[in-house]
Amino acid sequence: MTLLQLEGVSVRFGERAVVDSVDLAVAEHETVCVLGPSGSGKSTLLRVVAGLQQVSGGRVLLDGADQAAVPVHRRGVGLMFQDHQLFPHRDVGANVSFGLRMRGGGHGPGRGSHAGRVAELLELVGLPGSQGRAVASLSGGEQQRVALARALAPSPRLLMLDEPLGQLDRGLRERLVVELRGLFSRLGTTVLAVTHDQGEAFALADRVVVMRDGRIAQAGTPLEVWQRPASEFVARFLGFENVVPATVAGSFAATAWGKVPVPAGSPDGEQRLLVRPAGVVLCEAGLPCEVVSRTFRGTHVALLLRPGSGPVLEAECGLAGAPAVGDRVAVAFTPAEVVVLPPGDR
Ligand SMILES: Nc1ncnc2c1ncn2[C@@H]1O[C@H](COP(=O)(O)OP(=O)(O)OP(=O)(O)O)[C@@H](O)[C@H]1O
Repeated sequence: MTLLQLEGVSVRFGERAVVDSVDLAVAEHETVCVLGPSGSGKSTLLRVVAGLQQVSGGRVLLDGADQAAVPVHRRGVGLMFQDHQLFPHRDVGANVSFGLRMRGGGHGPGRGSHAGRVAELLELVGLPGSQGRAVASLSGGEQQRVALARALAPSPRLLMLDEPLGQLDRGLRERLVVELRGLFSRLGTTVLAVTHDQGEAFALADRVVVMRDGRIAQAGTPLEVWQRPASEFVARFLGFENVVPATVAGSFAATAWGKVPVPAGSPDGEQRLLVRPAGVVLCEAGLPCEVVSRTFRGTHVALLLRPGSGPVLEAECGLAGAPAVGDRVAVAFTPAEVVVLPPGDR
């Protein structure tokens, strides 16, 4: 069932549409991550759903009810921002129970059951027994957990996260993302998150929405978006650099790298071609290249290759037998890793 529905939502500041006719539905128990470069309108979209930002057009529906006249504290949504805004002079317990008092309607439970619920929430976020600790004594990751406990405290029907792990170092972020995903699936929380970090979005989301200049450039499961970026913009945003103009005819495309096989059923004519690095394969006879750089990536080696013609190519190869910088190699292309992108949509 759909919990959140945006219908043609626009936000204009002066002449500029920062959010431009966005349609988006989030199902109950679903985690949707909105992803996009800085300034693409992600935070504004969240603020609209929370009721912190007026729309210039369109509607926001929660459980089918138009939220136009519903104030922030009656929407039943939880918010957690990048700078988690904990009260620095209160202890952990007081910060979390503040979240409980935020529960709409004024019929919150009394102090006794507050203490029980605070303990339960701290257990949930992996900080059991930390009620009495000073916020200032916590690490960044621990503070993030307290902020999460506070946001979860009123059992919001929709939890919204704005760059939830933005401040933390990569290792911690990767661990917390896995924890969050587990937590949300256990609790059945519906989540709308925004991030500019694609790794975070892909790890956390059931569905990702890529934004560009206030519009949705692509929406789909992480796998769909990763495998079939809908445009050159999305492909480059995901970090894919092997994109060239191409003339497709049948099962091959003519490119600056020579003939590249394309998936069956690709449209003929002038296109742009993405070759994922996994589809650039070292072989005996093929496009001659020089190895410009070689980076160890744990599971594979990432190579940057300068071909005799055309732009540099990113390739992946196994750890064993990876060529050295300066080596001359030859590459062929695997059609399964080639994506024909619509022309002209950068
Ligand atoms: N109150 C405002 N008045 C005028 N312009 C605004 C206002 N709020 C946001 N903007 C502009 O709207 C654009 C979108 O901002 P928004 O914060 O939604 O982007 P974002 O995708 O979340 O970016 P970031 O990843 O940097 O947070 C930006 O160019 C911003 O400067």
